[in-house]
Amino acid sequence: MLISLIHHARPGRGPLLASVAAGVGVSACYVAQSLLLTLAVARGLREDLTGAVWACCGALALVAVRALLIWAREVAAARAAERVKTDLRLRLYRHLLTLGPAHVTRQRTGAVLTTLQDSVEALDRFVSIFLPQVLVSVLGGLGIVAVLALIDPPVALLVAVTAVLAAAVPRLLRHRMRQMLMDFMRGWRGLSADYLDAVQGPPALKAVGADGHFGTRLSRSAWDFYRSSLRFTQIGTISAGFVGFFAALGTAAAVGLAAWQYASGDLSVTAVFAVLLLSREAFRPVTELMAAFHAGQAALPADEAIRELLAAKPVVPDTGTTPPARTGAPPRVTFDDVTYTYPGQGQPAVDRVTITLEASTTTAVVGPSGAGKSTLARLLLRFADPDPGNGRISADGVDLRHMSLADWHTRIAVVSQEVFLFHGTVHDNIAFGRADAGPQDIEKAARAAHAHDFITALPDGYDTVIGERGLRLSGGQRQRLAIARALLADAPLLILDEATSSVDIAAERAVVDALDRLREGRTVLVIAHRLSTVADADHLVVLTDGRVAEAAPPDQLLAQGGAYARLVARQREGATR
Ligand SMILES: Nc1ncnc2c1ncn2[C@@H]1O[C@H](COP(=O)(O)OP(=O)(O)OP(=O)(O)O)[C@@H](O)[C@H]1O
Repeated sequence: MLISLIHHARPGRGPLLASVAAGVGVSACYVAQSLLLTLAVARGLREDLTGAVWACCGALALVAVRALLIWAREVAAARAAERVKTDLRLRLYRHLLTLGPAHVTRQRTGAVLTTLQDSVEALDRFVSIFLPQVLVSVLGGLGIVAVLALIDPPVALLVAVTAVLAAAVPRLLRHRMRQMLMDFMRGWRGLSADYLDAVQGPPALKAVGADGHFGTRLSRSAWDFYRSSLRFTQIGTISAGFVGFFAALGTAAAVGLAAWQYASGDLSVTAVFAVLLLSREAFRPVTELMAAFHAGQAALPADEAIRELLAAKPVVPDTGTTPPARTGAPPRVTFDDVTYTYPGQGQPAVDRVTITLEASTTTAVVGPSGAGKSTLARLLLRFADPDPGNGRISADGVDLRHMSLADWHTRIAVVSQEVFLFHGTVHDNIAFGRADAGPQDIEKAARAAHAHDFITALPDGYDTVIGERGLRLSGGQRQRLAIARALLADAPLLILDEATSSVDIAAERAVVDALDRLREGRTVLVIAHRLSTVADADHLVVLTDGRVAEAAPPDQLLAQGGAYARLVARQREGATR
């Protein structure tokens, strides 16, 4: 685990070495200061006042040098930590992208966020405090003992043994500490995830009267977290107490031994004074290491979470290299005998489905809730692949698995009624995914999506900040921005996912017009959760229990009086009741 942590720290090794060098310099200053003060005492005893004053001035000058070195050590350590965190965040983010949305769906979003934020932050203290401190403590400790050995070898031996004993205490308690830290971090991740659910869910929870129950659950996880953090703090205090005890015991024993040697005439008074100052300094590396030890321990569960995330395998392998058959042109997409089962589910969500989305036509998929409509869209987006050996999806004859994900995704745009707007300007939200688009391209897309007029009426027009923490837009306005975004992306294949809740939005003339314009000249798959919007589709597929019940143009299906006709009749009945 430590090796993996040191591996994470590699991008910061330059500034880390600088920080260690400065840290060793700080320790050297302490030793030199003690020696200069001893010299001052020796000169004073010989009534050499000038010599004593010079030695004191030297000790004072060292205080200034030490302050400079501490500053350099902190700056270098912070720089190292920043480099390490930036590198790690980038690696984690890139890896999350390759894992795709399926990973985040399986994990709790709050827990993934905690790994990205808190676990990476925990490495900050490991890199900036613990790692340099280990080297500084070992080098500094050895240096001080070596100087002590020149003055009084028995005292040096005594100090070395007690310092090693003091340093061993945290190591003896480390398994217990690690276990408590794991509990602490697990509790923290759970609490973060619960809070995220609580923040994102209140209206839905209130609607079913579940907010009270949720509040109890939240307070229970907060209480669990409090207890685990208390246990961790307690064990930290116990171990710090033991280190402090050994340090005090070591210093007292060293001074006692030196005093005894003085009494028996084996040591001068100046040497006793040097022992007094240096033996105290000899325990500084241990106590500093102890303080840093906590920072190092906190990184262990963080490292585990990071490694877990980095080790997660993508749900779909991105190994295809075949280029799309015809870039730019609307593709002909076929689902050939496709079966897909969600992990851990017994029944397939989509069962031996064969459908063709003819180029430049609109195919709508309808069916009762849970029939597998959204799953078809997910398979088309390659958020998942058909069960092995159970069918294939191809575009113009090329199996989607043979193309790279990036190639395939640039050919698809999705417009769903749950529009994702991030915190940023209207301009940036439309340009999302097309970084090279200029203001004219963006305005053209917005005009075609009937969004230009409402955008120019906003306080700062295209520069108005919207999305999370920004200006709130109506459902229809958000929808038109999504359409502008899709128009700008100009992908030849379009997935329209119509959520049940947005009847009013779909009824907005401007949205209907904009959608019609978007559909022109593209291959379109409409996931229709309602039937009212599918009458103008070229082709209609009725899914029930993951299977194709019937497929034909809508008029033909209505005339046949089959599953589709029954669905329409049922919906009409529902509307008149
Ligand atoms: N992430 C998932 N893990 C496990 N099972 C899932 C998952 N998502 C959907 N399912 C199951 O797969 C089946 C098909 O779901 P799907 O969302 O495709 O239906 P749908 O027709 O789009 O429904 P709706 O109209 O209600 O959105 C359902 O039985 C559903 O419970």
